[in-house]
Amino acid sequence: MPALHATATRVNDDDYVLTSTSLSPSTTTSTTTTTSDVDVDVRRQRARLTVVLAFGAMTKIKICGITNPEDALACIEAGADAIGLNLVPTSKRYVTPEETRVILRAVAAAAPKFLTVAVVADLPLAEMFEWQHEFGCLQLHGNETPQQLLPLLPHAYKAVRIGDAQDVASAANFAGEHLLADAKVAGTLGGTGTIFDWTLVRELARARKLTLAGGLDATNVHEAISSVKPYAVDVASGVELVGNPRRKDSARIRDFVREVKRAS
Ligand SMILES: O=C(O)c1ccccc1N[C@@H]1O[C@H](COP(=O)(O)O)[C@@H](O)[C@H]1O
Repeated sequence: MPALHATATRVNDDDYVLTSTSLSPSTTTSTTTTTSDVDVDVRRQRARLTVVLAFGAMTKIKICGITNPEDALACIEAGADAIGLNLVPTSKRYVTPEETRVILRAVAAAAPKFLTVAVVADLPLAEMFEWQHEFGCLQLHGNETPQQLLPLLPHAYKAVRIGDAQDVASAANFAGEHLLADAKVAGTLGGTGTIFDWTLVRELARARKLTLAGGLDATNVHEAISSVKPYAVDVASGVELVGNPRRKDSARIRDFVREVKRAS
């Protein structure tokens, strides 16, 4: 029987579509296979594959702090689901509006439906609306209130800093389907490469589409996913070239993606 090689592509947050199939000769010799036999086999295998994909959705991957088109394309190539660009001026990973548009254009040309996220902190509402037109989604990583998030829904979510159970309780005040949980580190907004006590957000991950962030890398993401079972994982410093927060390491990105797949 011929083997079916299929490629499945995510078309939105939850759905997959079979985008290409090809047939290769079987290792067992079968000279009597007819075209209609092949068609039937292909249809059966496609049906099975669709079922597997529908029930085996993987933890989604967002790679954050992208500062240039090359790193953006490396993320897409490695199988990430989204990238984040940091529009917080105090960040080591800050990108100017001009740099931002160069990166967004490169992504749109390579993968028009790929999700891009703007990481912002304490911007006026009008500016957040402007960025929402250019990105797929906003990540509010400052000290925004639950009320400030409301007019931006559904294409925005709050990043909450988790240090204790009280922080988890406060997170519930933010509306919307999604939340991101990052480590709470005094005097910083995020991107610190610090992990937090994952057991604190296990319940939250049952109630919301939770993106787990904070100090993740290829060495700990498997354990993090097993512990929290989040909707998505997010990494900035854990896939960078050591000592250079403005460049990603494509080997570290690939290792990270492989470990997420192994855990999912
Ligand atoms: O990356 C930054 O410099 C940053 C600055 C201000 C707010 C958020 C920031 N990064 C976000 O922090 C988390 C975790 O990053 P890391 O993996 O621990 O380095 C991630 O969501 C980044 O988007």
